[in-house]
Amino acid sequence: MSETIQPKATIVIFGATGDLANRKLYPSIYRLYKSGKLDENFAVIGLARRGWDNDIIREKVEQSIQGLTSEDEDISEFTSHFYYKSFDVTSTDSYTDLKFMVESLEREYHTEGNRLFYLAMAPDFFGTIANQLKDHGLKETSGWTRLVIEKPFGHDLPSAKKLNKELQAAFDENQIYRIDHYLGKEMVQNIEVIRFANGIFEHLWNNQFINNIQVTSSETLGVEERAHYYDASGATRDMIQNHMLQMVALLAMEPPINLSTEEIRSEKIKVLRALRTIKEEKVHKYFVRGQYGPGEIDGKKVNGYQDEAEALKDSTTETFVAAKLVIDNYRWAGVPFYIRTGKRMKEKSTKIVVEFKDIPMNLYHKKDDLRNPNLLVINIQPNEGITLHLNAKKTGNGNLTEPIQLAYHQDSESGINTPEAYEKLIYDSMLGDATNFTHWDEVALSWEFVDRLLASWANTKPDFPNYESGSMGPKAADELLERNGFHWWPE
Ligand SMILES: NC(=O)C1=CN([C@@H]2O[C@H](COP(=O)(O)OP(=O)(O)OC[C@H]3O[C@@H](n4cnc5c(N)ncnc54)[C@H](OP(=O)(O)O)[C@@H]3O)[C@@H](O)[C@H]2O)C=CC1
Ligand SMILES: O=C1O[C@H](COP(=O)(O)O)[C@@H](O)[C@H](O)[C@H]1O
Repeated sequence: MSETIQPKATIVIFGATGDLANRKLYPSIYRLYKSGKLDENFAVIGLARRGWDNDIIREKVEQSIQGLTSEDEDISEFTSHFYYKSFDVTSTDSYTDLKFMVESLEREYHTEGNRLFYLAMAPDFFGTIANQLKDHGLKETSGWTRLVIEKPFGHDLPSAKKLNKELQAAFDENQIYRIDHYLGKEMVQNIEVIRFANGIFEHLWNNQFINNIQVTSSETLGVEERAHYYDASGATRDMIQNHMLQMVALLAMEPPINLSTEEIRSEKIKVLRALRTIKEEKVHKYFVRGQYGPGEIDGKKVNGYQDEAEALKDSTTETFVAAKLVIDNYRWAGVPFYIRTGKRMKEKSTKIVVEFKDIPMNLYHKKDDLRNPNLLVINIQPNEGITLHLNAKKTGNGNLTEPIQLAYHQDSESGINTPEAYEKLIYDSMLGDATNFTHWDEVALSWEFVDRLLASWANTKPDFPNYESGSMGPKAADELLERNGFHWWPE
């Protein structure tokens, strides 16, 4: 059995009073601690403007992990590692005090000078924080220094370039960890293993044997409290530019020569470079945008997007996107990659369906048979696992066939809860493994692709709303596949 590595570090969270810290970061740090991946040699410094102190942050952390602890568990030992400093990131004075605090906790917790700066704040502050950290000597340490950056990484290619320039003026590329939390999901990480550790899939993973690949990430939630951010972003920037294109890159890339961060990234980058640019006059044939109207989800009536907040009246922001992506390379010529994502859809689910071609002459294909193409379904969430759809003989006399499924569920096999994406990514960043973080070149290529799409959409006013809450999106998203004789495989 391999020994668990227990990294030592001071974790500095900018935005410690915010939603992300509370819902994702504190529970993930706790899970790392409980699973033995963090030992005693760590300290967490929470920073934000609010007038909290050490007692308050410890109380907040305790509340945020409540669902993970047992009733009689004493978690004070865990929460005692948390410290708070009221801090305005725009004030240069604060950083001098921060340096002093970091150095003092490093001595107390023997963290060997390792520092992880986690920016869980609005991206407008990223450049300022990076520069101040550098200018105030917070990078000067005997250990390692890493900067973890939340999404969105810019609003378009020019703003992303500007942000990247600011970051790279202060940190080296190998110190910057750009989070895409989908890359921390167990089954997204499993895509490479399914492909490259199984001959039966990888030998067939090309245009000779695959008809099309479908990636769906549907949500039942609406914009919730994030109307301000979301309305300026929309589904294209919020989901397509990052999570969806990252999954496509993993599905379409060539086998890397080894599993190093550089080799995997280099293969993903080639896929993004091979994405076909669609001319403006043809955009409607390849892309569908939508916005939800009122409807019903889980038996409850819900508002349409434009009624969610006063500021959203008459909004033309898309809450749904479906696309037919074309990858112009030898392996994928002729195989469409269909992707769709949206808010207020029928169910919360992320799933990949690989549809294989039929055999040349199917002896069993009779009119009354229930026969389906072979499908490989990768369930990213919920019910993580894979299902292989095959055809088998129907029990009894005759040669009738019926579809059957071979299913594997991650949790029933491993018997443990699947680690949270953030838990894995925080751990990876502490270990210095950047494989599941996005490299600048990937970010830039993805922005280039979506910027072109958004520019052409900007020239026409959409007829919104065009799908009902609780549905699977606009009808045009179905027609996108029907034109090629395909359909979305059921939710
Ligand atoms: N929440 C989520 O589920 C997700 C969030 N993200 C990204 O994570 C980042 C944080 O999001 P989220 O937590 O939701 O945002 P919140 O608005 O909930 O939190 C923002 C944090 O920044 C702090 N802050 C704001 N201004 C300053 C300042 N001048 N100096 C110091 N602290 C400041 C706030 O604290 P205070 O007011 O006390 O200063 C607060 O702690 C964003 O980039 C977001 O896009 C990405 C994916 C999912
Ligand atoms: O990054 C984001 O992702 C979430 C969906 O993430 P999931 O892990 O729940 O599938 C999405 O709701 C949010 O709008 C977006 O910013």
